[in-house]
Amino acid sequence: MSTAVRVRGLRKEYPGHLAVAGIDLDIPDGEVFALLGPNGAGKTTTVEILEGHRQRTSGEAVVLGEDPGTAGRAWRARLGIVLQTATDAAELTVAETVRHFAKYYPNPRDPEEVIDQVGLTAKAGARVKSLSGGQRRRVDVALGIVGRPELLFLDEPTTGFDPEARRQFWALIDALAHEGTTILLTTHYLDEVEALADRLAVIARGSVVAEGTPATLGGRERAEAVVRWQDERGDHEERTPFPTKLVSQLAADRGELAGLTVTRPSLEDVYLDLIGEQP
Ligand SMILES: Nc1ncnc2c1ncn2[C@@H]1O[C@H](COP(=O)(O)OP(=O)(O)OP(=O)(O)O)[C@@H](O)[C@H]1O
Repeated sequence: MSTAVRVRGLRKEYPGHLAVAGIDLDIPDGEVFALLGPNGAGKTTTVEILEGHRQRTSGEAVVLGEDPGTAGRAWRARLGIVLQTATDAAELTVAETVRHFAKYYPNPRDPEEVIDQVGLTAKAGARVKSLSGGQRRRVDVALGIVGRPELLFLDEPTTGFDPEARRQFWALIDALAHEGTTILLTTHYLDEVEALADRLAVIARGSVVAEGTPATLGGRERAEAVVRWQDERGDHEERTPFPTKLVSQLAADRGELAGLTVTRPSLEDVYLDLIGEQP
């Protein structure tokens, strides 16, 4: 399998500020990869360098086989980009806007189908200007996917979405991933990462502080479990690295246990720990 994104020692210095402090990343073809980190961590800067929208100070970057700092129009047509800031709303309708963008690409998706996929069919005839913030964001997503990209960059794509729109968006990303689209996503929503990402990297102060799958980040799967149950004496809670053993002992001694739960740290617990450990 080839690598859609390969980054080594990536650095970006703004005057007086090191925004990206030497990042390594490998994203294989077809993977959904999430970048997570607090405000100002360097996610957008990193993504903009990979999109060819910003020059790096040093380091190596290869995106779909080319250096994003010098790659041309044919390369750009293979990318889909949903920026953090929304597209300027013109006088055009949703359908006109999506059809217009489709013409820039050699092998676009059907604009009507795309409008349907982002849940805007009922608004197809409305001017983009008249839409709500969340609906405009859906237009951004439509414009990001209409060119049938091999690699899709999504910078905080669901900010402003209502819960139903987020679920619909997740289903769309799943469908794109099934078709083989590689996706690089930045988000602040940990449930979004758990729902969508094959792997993620946590960035803090310009550096990758942890990388893994949502289930294993920061040794999450090996962390102590909390076993809770109830009996006639009240609620019980025990921490153990071996919950299976504890539960089978309890079951052998007492039979069925009321209110039994076994929990390990959530992705959010692990994430906050990683961020908190920053000097
Ligand atoms: N054009 C610029 N000139 C100077 N400093 C910048 C510029 N763009 C970003 N920065 C700084 O670089 C750092 C990283 O910013 P970046 O936008 O990459 O963070 P982020 O992780 O995407 O944050 P957020 O989650 O808030 O979007 C921040 O401290 C920011 O203030």
